[in-house]
Amino acid sequence: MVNSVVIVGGGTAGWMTATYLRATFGDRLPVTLVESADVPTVGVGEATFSTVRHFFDYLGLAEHEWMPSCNASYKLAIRFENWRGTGEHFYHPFERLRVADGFSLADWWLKSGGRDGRRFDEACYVLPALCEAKRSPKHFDGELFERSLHDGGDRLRRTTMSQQDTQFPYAYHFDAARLATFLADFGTRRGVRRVLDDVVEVRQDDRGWISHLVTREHGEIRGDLFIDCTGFRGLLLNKTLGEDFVSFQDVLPNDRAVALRVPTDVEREGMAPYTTASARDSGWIWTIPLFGRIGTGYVYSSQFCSPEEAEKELRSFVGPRAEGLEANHIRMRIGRNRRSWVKNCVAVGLSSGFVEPLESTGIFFIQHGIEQLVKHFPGEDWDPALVDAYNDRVACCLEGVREFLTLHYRAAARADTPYWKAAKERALPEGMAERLRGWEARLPDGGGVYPYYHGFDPYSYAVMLLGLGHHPARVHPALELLDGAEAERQFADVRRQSERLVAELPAQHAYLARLQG
Ligand SMILES: Cc1cc2nc3c(=O)[nH]c(=O)nc-3n(C[C@H](O)[C@H](O)[C@H](O)COP(=O)(O)OP(=O)(O)OC[C@H]3O[C@@H](n4cnc5c(N)ncnc54)[C@H](O)[C@@H]3O)c2cc1C
Ligand SMILES: N[C@@H](Cc1c[nH]c2cc(Cl)ccc12)C(=O)O
Repeated sequence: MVNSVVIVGGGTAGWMTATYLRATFGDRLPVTLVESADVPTVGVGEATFSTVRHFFDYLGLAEHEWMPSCNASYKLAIRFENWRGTGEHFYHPFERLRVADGFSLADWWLKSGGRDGRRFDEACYVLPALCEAKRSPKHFDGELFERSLHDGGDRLRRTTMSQQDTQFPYAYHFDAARLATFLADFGTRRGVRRVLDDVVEVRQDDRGWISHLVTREHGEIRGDLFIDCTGFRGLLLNKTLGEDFVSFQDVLPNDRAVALRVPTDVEREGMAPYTTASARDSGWIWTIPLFGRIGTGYVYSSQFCSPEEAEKELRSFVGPRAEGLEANHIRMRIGRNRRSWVKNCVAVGLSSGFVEPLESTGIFFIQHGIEQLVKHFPGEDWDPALVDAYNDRVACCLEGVREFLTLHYRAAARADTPYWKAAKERALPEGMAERLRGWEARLPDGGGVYPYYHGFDPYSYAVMLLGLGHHPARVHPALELLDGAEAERQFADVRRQSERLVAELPAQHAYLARLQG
């Protein structure tokens, strides 16, 4: 039996893991978390997947209980700016494509040759209109904008992400440091033992398994299962157990970021309910609106841009408000461990693997890692079949996302700087070239994408192909033989629904101001 768990690291990964394990096993499994008062957390990681609500749901937390403390806001989409050409944008929304006569509205949009100049995302989806109008996805009474999309609300269900088969229409932005503080408080009140100290040594037994940690002031800490949440350092898995790290840098070259925290006046400026990813000469800039400030950062490749140039670029993007703000420069380790679980040590979070934050997957990987850990939880014999299955799932999840992100650069019509030119010539992950050829003939729908669970549905691929300008050159032949009346009805429905919702829903800042109380 695993009788105790010891987590090293008190960032988002450490505290999400500690609280999730307590919520799952309660007092039957003691959890200790050791975090350093001196080694800082990475300090970023503010945009999420819609499925993160299963995590809060699992902990029994409703939005009003955690969102105000974390300055959280809603995210209905990612807005991509300038990836196709200067001044162009489109949204990747948390909304599946509607279907008419067996074909998605995106196929029908291609057939119509662009529907009188309406972008595909405006024509096929409701959420882009709510984004442009800066609307909240909920009415003041807390009711979700579309009842039919509401899959159970705040009722506790304890489903995991990979078991969800609907698309929930929004995710969250939050302040990462505040979330860690909130979860630390929540966790310690529910029995997580918190040790504020530095781990100075990790000791192994004769088999090479971790026996205990040595801390600066609290002596030895023993446990059965050790979770490495030490961030890019990988103190337990890489430094102690020597597990190899497989770099993704050959296909995803962005290896640095510089971030700023910009105060805002939400009442005067309003709040966009989306993350923005703006393409720049050697990378892209994120803009994440929180309640009271904006988190922003330039993600770039050190092959093409120096940290000084990147900071200058970011400051000029932000404008006068950037003056006097301190920049946080970050080196990113892009890739995954060959295995995230070795012997009695499991790495979760940045210590397990990471790809650049373009589709906000960092916290998703954490949640996936801990959900799968519970599903593969070891017994007395530490069955290698469970460990192998866990490692396969984690590896496939990261590799699927690697492919989805590679698509962003390969499909982007932009090729005007050395950085964007090189993106068109770089190697592709195995199997992707063939899939890409398939998408040149027809948009992905039920299948045709990376085949293992990695969080993204085929519709996300279709959105990126259309938005970035890499869609099939000809209309699907079957559509020439179909009556388009049903598709017309659906396009009209999207338009009517968008107009009605923009008129009915409150502004996001007004909704959140009430939630703040
Ligand atoms: C530029 C950038 C942008 C990102 N944006 C997003 C985003 O928008 N959305 C998203 O989902 N994810 C994002 N991420 C990922 C996200 O930041 C991380 O997944 C998340 O913060 C988890 O970090 P962590 O807890 O693994 O590591 P860290 O935050 O680095 O925490 C490491 C912890 O280990 C402790 N520690 C280290 N060594 C020791 C020691 N010897 N003894 C004791 N304690 C120790 C530290 O004190 C700290 O508490 C982004 C990442 C980067 C780099
Ligand atoms: N199924 C995941 C992934 C996802 C689906 N659509 C989007 C849109 C954006 Cl902007 C990010 C992520 C996603 C989820 O529901 O979050």
